[in-house]
Amino acid sequence: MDTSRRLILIGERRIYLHITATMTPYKWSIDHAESTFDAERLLQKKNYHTGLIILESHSSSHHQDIEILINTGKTLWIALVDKKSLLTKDIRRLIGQLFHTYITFPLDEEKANNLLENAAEMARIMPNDETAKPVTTHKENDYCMVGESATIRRLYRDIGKIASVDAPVLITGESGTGKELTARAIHDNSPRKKGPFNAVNCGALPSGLIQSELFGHEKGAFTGATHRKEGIIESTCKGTLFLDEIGDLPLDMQVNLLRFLENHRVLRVGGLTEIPVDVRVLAATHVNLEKAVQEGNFRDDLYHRINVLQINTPPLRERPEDIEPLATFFFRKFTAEKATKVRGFSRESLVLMRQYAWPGNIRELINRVRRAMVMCDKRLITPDDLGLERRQYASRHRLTLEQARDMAECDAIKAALARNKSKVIHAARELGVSRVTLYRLIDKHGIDRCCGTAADEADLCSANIIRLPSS
Ligand SMILES: Nc1ncnc2c1ncn2[C@@H]1O[C@H](COP(=O)(O)OP(=O)(O)OP(=O)(O)O)[C@@H](O)[C@H]1O
Repeated sequence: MDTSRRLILIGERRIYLHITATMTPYKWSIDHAESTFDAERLLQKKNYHTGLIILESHSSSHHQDIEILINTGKTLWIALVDKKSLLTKDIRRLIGQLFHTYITFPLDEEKANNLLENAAEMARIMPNDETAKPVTTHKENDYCMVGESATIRRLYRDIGKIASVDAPVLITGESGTGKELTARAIHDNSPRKKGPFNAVNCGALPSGLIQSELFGHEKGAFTGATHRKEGIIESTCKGTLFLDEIGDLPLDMQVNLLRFLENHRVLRVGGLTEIPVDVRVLAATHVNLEKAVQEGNFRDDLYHRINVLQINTPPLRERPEDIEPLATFFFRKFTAEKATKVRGFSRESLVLMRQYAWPGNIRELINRVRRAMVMCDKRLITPDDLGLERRQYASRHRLTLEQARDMAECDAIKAALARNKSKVIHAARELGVSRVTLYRLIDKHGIDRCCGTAADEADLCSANIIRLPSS
């Protein structure tokens, strides 16, 4: 059995001379590659426990080559960087996502040796996906609101204001935009935060039981009422009741709810006396309640009662700046639940996620990230893992002019790279831009330079728009 630790060194040979001179020869089998291109060939032939690679801060194309090179396999990578480079965002992102650890110049040989030993041992004991065991969920993350855009900061500000006022609130917004989470945030920041928070989906309550579910019943009130039961409103005393999809409440139940909102008393089914209950009501809807009022499906007086304060949860497509923080948040959350070797998202995935319209909003994003973490067999999640692809999408989906321009630019660059076998200098000449500009655009669109050579050029030229599979 081969007991030696296999190490690959990438970059100028002289930089490694001192480290390799101090390594125990029978413990280590070492290969050296001058460039990522040479390294690729070595990695195709052999598995290495550990790899050392020099990270330079100035070249985004170099970073992309590294990303592509080390995004697969079980090798644990150690980055060699100078201290100044550690201040750059791109280098920190690369190290965080792809590397086991890093060493700074000037090299401390003893430290480097220790890190290499440790990484090689870690690589040996790393679990395969089949043996990965779930670990505990972080409960406190369950109700955390994530987002940094100006739009979501406005929402935080409105929540803060609304939380301190004890009046009903109508929360509007598309499905999956965080209406229930907003209701929880209002409760958690209100003077009622020590009381219960109960959520009821009005559309999911069985019609024959709504009255008793909300208001409770006395023993013998109807067949099967073998004992007295408190309703949800009563059990929320001193807390907050969240009525989700209030537009689905039947008209007769709307009368009873209106009465409760006016006098803060409930009458149990079969009961004779009304019971005072101190509850704040928050309601949510994804349908247009004004229209429902006009069509006679929702009571005008109840609409005005619950619409004292209004708050809107914006769709994800209106705050693309939040997509990466949200995706990263859920990625970390799922990583904490289940061991995984996936380290993060590829640049192309992040670009595509920003361009995608997210009709199912944050719920859809959560599902796609969860699915991608299961499907991904590399270190970085690809658009394919997320079920997002650049293809004929424009014909079926509305695009802004800016999006359409972006797509066309991306298409042209990919096609030029494909025609020029990934040679940036030639592609730049053909496109009539400088090499620096082309590197910037490759970075902006998250284009994988190698895909130009691998993919079918006609396909690349056809249309580079995101396609959502029919799932
Ligand atoms: N800003 C946010 N940060 C983190 N997670 C969020 C955020 N907004 C929503 N979520 C998560 O997205 C999912 C959907 O949110 P929620 O159920 O609150 O949406 P909703 O608008 O009430 O949906 P529906 O109308 O379908 O009931 C939940 O898992 C929620 O925790």
